[in-house]
Amino acid sequence: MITYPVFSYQKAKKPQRMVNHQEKQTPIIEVKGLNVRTREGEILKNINLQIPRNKIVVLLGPSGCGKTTLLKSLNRLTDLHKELQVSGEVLIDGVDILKVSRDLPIMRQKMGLLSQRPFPLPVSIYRNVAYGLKLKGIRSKDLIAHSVESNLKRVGLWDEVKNRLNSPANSLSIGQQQRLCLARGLAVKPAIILADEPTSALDPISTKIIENLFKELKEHYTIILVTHVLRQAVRLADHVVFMYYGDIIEQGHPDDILKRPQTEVLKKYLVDGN
Ligand SMILES: Nc1ncnc2c1ncn2[C@@H]1O[C@H](COP(=O)(O)OP(=O)(O)OP(=O)(O)O)[C@@H](O)[C@H]1O
Repeated sequence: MITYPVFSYQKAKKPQRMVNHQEKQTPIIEVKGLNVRTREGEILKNINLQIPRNKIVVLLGPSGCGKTTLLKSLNRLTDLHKELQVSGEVLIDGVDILKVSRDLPIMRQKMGLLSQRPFPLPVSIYRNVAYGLKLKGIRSKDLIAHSVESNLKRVGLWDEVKNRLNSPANSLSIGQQQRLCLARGLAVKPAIILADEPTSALDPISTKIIENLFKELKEHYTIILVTHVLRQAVRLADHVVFMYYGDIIEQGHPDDILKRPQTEVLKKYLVDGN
């Protein structure tokens, strides 16, 4: 479980690139021979994975199999854990994030992170969404106001909060806070959303809202979702990756992975869960 504040905002100077037709065919993320280990042993073992654009890719697997570690490796949150040794390649749009230094903030800005519990900043609803824009150096009050409104609308929160934009963000319900965090991330225009069990703290109605949002958002974003809820995987996944003890055991279309599993471990997982 990731417990860091959602979405890492960093100053970035370069504008977002337009994606041309050829780029749309190439995976947005390619993981090659990724190993993550501690002194005690391996957490991820020679992970090879291609993540297509504008799809929802679901990481499934029993507790402790390395899903969160894989997610953290994609935007180098693993740097925060000095005990982790990471090797291999994680190519984001062809650039190996494990090798960049000066451009790391720019690379990270391509990825928004939505964690299990919402972590709104201890400021108003408005300032939560405006925060990343200000960090990016945007000063125009009109631009910021427009972005706050459009991103709150995008996550279906505008009507619920438009009359209380200056209220503290933590006065919102947990489900609303999670949507606020999503709006805050979207405001800085990521290409990829990394979501680590983003509905596990939510009630069924808020869960449905987030799931429906993901279905809409994939038109513009690539979403990598960790979930323990098989029915959520069935509802959302375009591609399922099943992990077990740091390995990818099976991956593919949900109809194949979830309905016609090939390995005994996946068959058992689908019956027993963890
Ligand atoms: N910083 C760390 N130091 C040592 N061990 C770690 C570290 N981070 C993760 N691990 C270990 O790596 C393994 C995989 O952890 P990870 O959180 O990636 O699993 P997960 O599949 O996301 O689990 P869950 O579904 O329970 O959240 C676990 O055994 C965990 O204890």
